[in-house]
Amino acid sequence: MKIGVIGGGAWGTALAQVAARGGAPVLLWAREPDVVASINGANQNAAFLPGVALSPSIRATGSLGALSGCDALLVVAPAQHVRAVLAETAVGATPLVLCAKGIEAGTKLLVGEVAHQVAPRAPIAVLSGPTFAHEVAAGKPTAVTLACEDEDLRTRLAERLAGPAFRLYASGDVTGAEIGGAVKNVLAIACGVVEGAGLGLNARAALIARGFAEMTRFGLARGGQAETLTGLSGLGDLVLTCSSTNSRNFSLGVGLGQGRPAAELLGDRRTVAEGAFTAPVLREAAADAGVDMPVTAAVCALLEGADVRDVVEALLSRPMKAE
Ligand SMILES: NC(=O)c1ccc[n+]([C@@H]2O[C@H](COP(=O)([O-])OP(=O)(O)OC[C@H]3O[C@@H](n4cnc5c(N)ncnc54)[C@H](O)[C@@H]3O)[C@@H](O)[C@H]2O)c1
Ligand SMILES: O=P(O)(O)OC[C@H](O)CO
Repeated sequence: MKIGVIGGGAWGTALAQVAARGGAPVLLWAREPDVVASINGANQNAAFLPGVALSPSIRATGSLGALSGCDALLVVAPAQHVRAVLAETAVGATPLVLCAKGIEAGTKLLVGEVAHQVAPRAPIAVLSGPTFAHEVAAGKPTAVTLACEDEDLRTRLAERLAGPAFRLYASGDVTGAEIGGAVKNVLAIACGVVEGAGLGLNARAALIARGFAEMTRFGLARGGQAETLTGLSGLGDLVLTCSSTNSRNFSLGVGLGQGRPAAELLGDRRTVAEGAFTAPVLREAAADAGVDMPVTAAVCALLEGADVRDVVEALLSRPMKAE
């Protein structure tokens, strides 16, 4: 199974390295010419995954058309750009493994729903879980959810992608796997705010637990399964991303908690903090589904410029309720 990767950011590059184990050929599409040149010329991605010696069997291209000979495509462009890149790719019936974590602004669609609109004949799988790209690229032990309704395809993908330090757990719940990854990014911003504002570890633990309650309410309302939400792609990723400044979303929250404006924190960054884009559309999608998501609403308010103290006070002064 020849693997193509759409997206030459940190995660696309780390996944290309996973797929290139044993010298298997991998073709990676990157948007930036300097990334293509760096991978093909020096076997590294100096812009997005510096310091990692990439397998020489990874070749990069700036042409989405060049991916047409691949047997499966890992889709690792940021969620807001998946529609555009897939529209330019001759996907046909090639299986798509979705690795981006987010909800599309405007349509309120999960990435898998977007992919289905653009490439209706392509079978869909989702690969998601607690995965800092640099750790995966370094071969550190990592476990993820691989969700796909087609059991045969799931098995073939798992056999192709799994490795001694990259463990895949099978699921048939594509929606649940997607929702965990999308929602945890928003909650990670909230946990970063707690850190940046010096609110303490009790508050962070409370946010993780109450945030997980939000994720579960929303996930169940959208048709996800509880066991997926408590698994690697939900709770597992939430715990990782809510506890480390290695997370871009958590780091964004730290800045917000320190009182820095969102525009300044998001301006001219080359890397993506998906939660900033997912938060407002998640708030809308939650309202549509009649789901209460106060932590998400608080993150939205902070991104829109509200004062940290006001937002925290509003969260804490909500009426008491049953857990
Ligand atoms: N980095 C990680 O550790 C990690 C782990 C798991 C999942 N993810 C997810 O993978 C996805 C990609 O993140 P990343 O960390 O690889 O990216 P990154 O932050 O390293 O790099 C940004 C990426 O965005 C791309 N990009 C910017 N504008 C674009 C446009 N208009 N069209 C297409 N692409 C554009 C860039 O080419 C680059 O590949 C995100 O959804 C992220 O949540 C990341
Ligand atoms: O750096 P973040 O916050 O985008 O998190 C990266 C991964 O999603 C962690 O699983």
